[in-house]
Amino acid sequence: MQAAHSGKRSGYLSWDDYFMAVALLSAQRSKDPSTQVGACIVNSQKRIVGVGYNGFPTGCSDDTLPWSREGDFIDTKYPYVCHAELNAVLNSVPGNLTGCAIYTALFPCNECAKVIIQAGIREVVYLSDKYAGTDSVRASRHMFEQAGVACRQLEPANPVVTIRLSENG
Ligand SMILES: O=c1ccn([C@H]2C[C@H](O)[C@@H](COP(=O)(O)O)O2)c(=O)[nH]1
Ligand SMILES: [Zn+2]
Repeated sequence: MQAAHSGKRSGYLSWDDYFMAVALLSAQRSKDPSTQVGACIVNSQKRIVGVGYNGFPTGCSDDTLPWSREGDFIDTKYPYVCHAELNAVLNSVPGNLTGCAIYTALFPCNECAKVIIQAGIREVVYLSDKYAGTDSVRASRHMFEQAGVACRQLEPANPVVTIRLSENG
């Protein structure tokens, strides 16, 4: 077979890397000092239909609610923060998420797993699995398995994606 010589640019992003990069770019909006998570929902036509990152609910101040991990539950971020996957579902364009894939920086917790399954999302593509082995992630995996939601860890073709916002510097 003849090699293609169309002059097409090489080094362009694969679909997987592109959607994960969108998730990671969204994560840059997170105010969480320890773990920034972004998520990007994609339909079967490869169209992005929702993005989100972890943050406090609308109207709840990033400057007054706590960002700490330790202490009394009420004084930590955990009761307040909306997870990236939940936000991506809630932010999605009105319609049907059935059959969509979600790209997420972190393997979803059990609460997000429920949201993903109930939304009809059929595939989870994740990068970090840093909470593997916790009860939360074990429960997620259990639910995904039962519900037939496919999970795969992305092996990026491009380990670094550079975005330059200024022509200078
Ligand atoms: O499925 C998930 C799980 C966690 N998050 C968010 C919630 C928190 O803001 C951080 C986790 O903070 P740690 O300090 O690492 O405990 O990640 C999420 O968005 N989605
Ligand atoms: Zn979660």
